[in-house]
Amino acid sequence: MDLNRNAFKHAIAAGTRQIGLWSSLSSSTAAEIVSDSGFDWILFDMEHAPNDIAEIVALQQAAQAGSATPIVRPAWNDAVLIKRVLDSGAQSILVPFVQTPEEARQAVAAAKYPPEGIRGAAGSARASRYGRVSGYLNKANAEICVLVQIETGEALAQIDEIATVEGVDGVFIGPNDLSASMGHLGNMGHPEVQAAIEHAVTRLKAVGKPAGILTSNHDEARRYIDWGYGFVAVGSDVGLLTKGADALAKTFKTL
Ligand SMILES: O=C(O)C(=O)C[C@H](O)[C@@H](O)CO
Repeated sequence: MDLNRNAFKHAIAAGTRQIGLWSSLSSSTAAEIVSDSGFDWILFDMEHAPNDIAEIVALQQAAQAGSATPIVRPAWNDAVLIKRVLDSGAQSILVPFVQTPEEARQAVAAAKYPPEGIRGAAGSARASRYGRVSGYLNKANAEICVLVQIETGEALAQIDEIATVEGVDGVFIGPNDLSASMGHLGNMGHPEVQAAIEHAVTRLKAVGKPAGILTSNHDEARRYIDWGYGFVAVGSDVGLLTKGADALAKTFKTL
């Protein structure tokens, strides 16, 4: 059996825009539904959603037939968590709260087998189709995609150094936490935050590293794409459900 090609990794490296959906519902059925919507990627979140490894396995199984490449965000930049996420079959990870080049190096090391990293070798995890992918241990590193998340002003000040760490495939800006760290909690549209988000992508373009971001505001999403963000989550499964359900209830409750 062959190793899966990581379509997302190769697409961002080639500069092909990737439109994604953020998934926090922790529902395999919802994941199955939205993974067929035509998105390029779907982010399964372990940081702010009630997902542990068993849920992450089920979510990826549900999304397997769809068009969207799963990306998993472990709850923290932790080698054990990252190993478990990769063993679950994820080939792309978004590592939160990377503050320094050293932390970026730790994230990359956790995601790669030796000699490039320190990932522990499992003989028959889901990642290797339970041992059926021939030569998995020697091939896996090439298809792993490490995205690091910058979400504070301190990290932004070192964005060039973080982005150019060997093995970092892309940098994702976390607008919520970035705005909080800049003294504008919950106000991602604040001009200072927007300027920081624009500055970030300018720097990432300068060093040749793909940039990602998340927003459910369509105007913001278009602006971020215009600025050069290459992988953009344009909404979330929670947002789609709450907005749709609220609008439907309102339509009939006001009759
Ligand atoms: O800082 C951010 O923005 C993020 O990290 C995304 C958030 O965690 C959140 O919007 C996900 O529901």
